[in-house]
Amino acid sequence: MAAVAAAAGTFARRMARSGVLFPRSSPQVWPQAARQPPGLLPAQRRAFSNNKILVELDTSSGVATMKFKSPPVNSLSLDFLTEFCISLEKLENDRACRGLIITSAIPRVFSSGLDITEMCGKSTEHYAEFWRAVQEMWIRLYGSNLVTVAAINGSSPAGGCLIALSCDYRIMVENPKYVIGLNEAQLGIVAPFWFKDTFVNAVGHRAAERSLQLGLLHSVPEAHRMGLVDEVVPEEKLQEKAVAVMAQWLALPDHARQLTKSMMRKTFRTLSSSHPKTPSRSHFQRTWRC
Ligand SMILES: CCC/C=C/C(=O)SCCNC(=O)CCNC(=O)[C@H](O)C(C)(C)COP(=O)([O-])OP(=O)([O-])OC[C@H]1O[C@@H](n2cnc3c(N)ncnc32)[C@H](O)[C@@H]1OP(=O)([O-])[O-]
Repeated sequence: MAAVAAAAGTFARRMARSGVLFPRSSPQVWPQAARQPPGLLPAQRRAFSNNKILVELDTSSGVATMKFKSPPVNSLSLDFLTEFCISLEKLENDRACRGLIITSAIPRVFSSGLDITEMCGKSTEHYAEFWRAVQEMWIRLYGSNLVTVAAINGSSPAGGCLIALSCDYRIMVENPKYVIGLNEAQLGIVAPFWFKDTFVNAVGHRAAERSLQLGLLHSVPEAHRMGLVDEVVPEEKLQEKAVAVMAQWLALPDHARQLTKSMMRKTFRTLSSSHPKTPSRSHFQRTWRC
């Protein structure tokens, strides 16, 4: 847990540096319109936007939508990861929010995974900070109390796939050009064990072993067949489907669903207590030949 506290300290410093604005006019806790009798109030929307992520909360349904908007390919840079964690924490602390839909505002790409430029030609301290940010993103999302739905509207390799896998439900747009998977082995690197465990939890051991060893990026129908994504829809139906799935999950009492989720996601606790070592500078240099 000391490692988690250290990560929290680093996170606070990154937040301070990130320049993300918390509008003074916004209360810390948004109004609890979700508890109003349905139909009495018009739908209320609150939005906040950083440089790389846009968040909109519909306070009448309790559902937030997070859109990645970091061109060209929504790569997971340190700034992106920091904004992601800030946005998620803000929603977690908001009693009006019960569910989160994650999607992309960039055409054809959900997320290209970890930003390769963050792992090249930087200091050891930078690598450590970046790696902590990657772990923190996963710990927060995988362990989130919110219902999380990934609306995958583009390719989603490596770290992008991890984001989708960390959600409770994955819906992907049917498009022959889109791929998803943990392709680390193709890049000459090893997916960390918590990437692997999250993958195994979704698709089972045999499918994960083959896919990980070969570093496969799966087509959408293949990803659906193996259980990597739960549903496939045409692009124009994605939003509607995500909202419908969310409504189904939110129909349950929060406490029972949350406790069940936390019981199922034991790996989360394992990583929180063991906090695997940051890959060394030479590891990154060997991997990316920089
Ligand atoms: C350590 C262990 C765990 C590791 C986990 C990881 O996630 S490792 C990460 C594993 N990730 C992968 O293996 C994903 C590799 N990427 C892809 O497969 C494709 O880019 C795509 C399918 C995401 C989008 O295809 P598309 O045809 O729409 O786009 P495009 O291909 O033309 O690229 C446009 C621009 O984006 C740039 N750029 C791309 N990715 C990254 C990145 N991760 N970072 C930074 N930049 C990236 C690309 O260089 C190009 O820049 P340029 O030349 O314009 O200055």
